[in-house]
Amino acid sequence: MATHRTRLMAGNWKMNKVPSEARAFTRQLLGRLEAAGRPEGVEVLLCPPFPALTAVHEEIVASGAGDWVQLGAQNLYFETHGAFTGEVAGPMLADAGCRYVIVGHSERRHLFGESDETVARKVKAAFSAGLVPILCVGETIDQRRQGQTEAVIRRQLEVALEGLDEAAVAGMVIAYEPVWAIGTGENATPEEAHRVIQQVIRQRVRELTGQAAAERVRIQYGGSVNATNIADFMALDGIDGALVGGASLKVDSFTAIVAAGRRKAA
Ligand SMILES: O=C[C@H](O)COP(=O)(O)O
Repeated sequence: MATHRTRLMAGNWKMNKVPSEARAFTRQLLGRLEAAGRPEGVEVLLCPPFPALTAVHEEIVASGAGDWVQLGAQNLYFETHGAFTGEVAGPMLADAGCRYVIVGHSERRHLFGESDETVARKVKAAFSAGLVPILCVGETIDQRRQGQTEAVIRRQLEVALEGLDEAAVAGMVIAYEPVWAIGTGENATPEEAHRVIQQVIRQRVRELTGQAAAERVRIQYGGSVNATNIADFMALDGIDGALVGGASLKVDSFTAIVAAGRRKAA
């Protein structure tokens, strides 16, 4: 039986596009998406860098696609305000128009030293601000070679989901992003991504939070997704969208990726 989870096709722009570029890009992208029409069962998410959030939000609001194209941020701090120079709080993001926030991306974990515990605090901060966290999990190449993929992901989930109730977990998004597949051009095979998503991540959510949350939580794949390989991932019912880096920076490739997210009728 086909699932009814809305697929989330998300573009993580990382540290790319100044605000003026972001505005022009969003206008062009939204024009293309609107012309093509909303694919069945798909929601789109744009995650620009902080300085471009307002410009992208204004373009989304001005377009006719504001009901299915959302704004997200790439990170947040877990405190709400105060003397934390350089940090950005959840309520600031919500006020800027964000609905989602990426938490625990591997670049945050590995380049900026975010621990599982920090990620867990950020997940809770996102919920407190009314944002939907997109929790990123995934193994490094060394962990994969040592057969630790499952243990690493189980631990990341255990820490990040601790203390969250069923409704919270059901409403969040998890992104499976094998670190070795990010920005490398070497994607996980769709079958392997599907296996980890269904048998490791969804199973761990089931153990930690229960069957209802496991059925409802949306789990994306991320890592060298492009306009060519996206169809193979989306052919697998358990993969609820994609978290896309490089290929989300071009109108043509991201438009094709969004279209590929369409849920086929049961
Ligand atoms: O957040 C996105 C992921 O890190 C994937 O990036 P990529 O599509 O450039 O491999």
